Amino acid sequence: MVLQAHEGVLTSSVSFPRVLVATAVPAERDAVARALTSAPPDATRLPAATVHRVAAPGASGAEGPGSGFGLLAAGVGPARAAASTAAALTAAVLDGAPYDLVVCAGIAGGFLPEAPVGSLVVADEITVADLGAETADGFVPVTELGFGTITHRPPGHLVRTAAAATGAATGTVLTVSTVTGTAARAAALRERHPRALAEAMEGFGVAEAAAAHGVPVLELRAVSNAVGPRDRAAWRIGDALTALTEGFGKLAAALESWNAHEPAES
Ligand SMILES: O=C(O)c1cccc(C(=O)CC[C@H]2O[C@@H](n3cnc4c(=O)[nH]cnc43)[C@H](O)[C@@H]2O)c1
Repeated sequence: MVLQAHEGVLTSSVSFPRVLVATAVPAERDAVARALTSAPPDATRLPAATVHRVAAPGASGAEGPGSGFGLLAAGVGPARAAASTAAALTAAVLDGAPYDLVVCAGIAGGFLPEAPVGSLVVADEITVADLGAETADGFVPVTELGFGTITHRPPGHLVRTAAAATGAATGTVLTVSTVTGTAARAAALRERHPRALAEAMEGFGVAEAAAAHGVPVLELRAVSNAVGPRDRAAWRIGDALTALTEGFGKLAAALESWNAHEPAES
């Protein structure tokens, strides 16, 4: 809440951060939109990305250009998601209304028993699980080959705020280019990443784009299936999208009190 004196009258206004929400597919984007508005969002077509704009709940319209949420169906997989997210971030900068935060949101596979179907996970680490080299001694991440990055860490205060608001578990969310389909692969991932709670396919790409722009990132996932043996009949995509809508509504409310321009502890 910001108090302003205008012609001798003290008024209050709320200033909202500008948040870009990157999902993989339109169904996830629409699940996020349902948390924010019942009106159809305004679509802005950009080169390489279409952003749907939604005012923050409770906004008066006087918050300035680009405030509230930009919703982006960024595509499936880390490369497409990075390209679309980078395009949306660049367009906002050129428009003079850069984003304050990027949230990667969507459904995910959950590692049992910590992340059951229907539960929410907020990433305190966003780690790409398959960027590296296969050697005779097993998988070696690019960082051990001497280049690149495999992990992005969202700011701790935002992770705590998001988890407290949504009731999500916090831990590592892995980004994979191949969905896990066997118990052996699930076990190998957990052995290499003991803090992993979920796997999905976009977080690391979205985080790379955010990092290139110096913008903090969060990842919120709703679990639609267990990581393990492939069993399409067991997917609960509808339940996960409902959980995503509920969780995102709570996250949006919590972000209203976040001042993006105030220094915060990590
Ligand atoms: O064909 C399959 O066996 C299969 C199993 C799980 C998910 C898929 C997808 O194509 C969905 C990819 C889409 O959804 C996210 N997602 C959801 N569950 C998982 C998962 O267990 N592992 C990785 N990604 C998952 C992902 O972020 C994509 O956007 C197919």
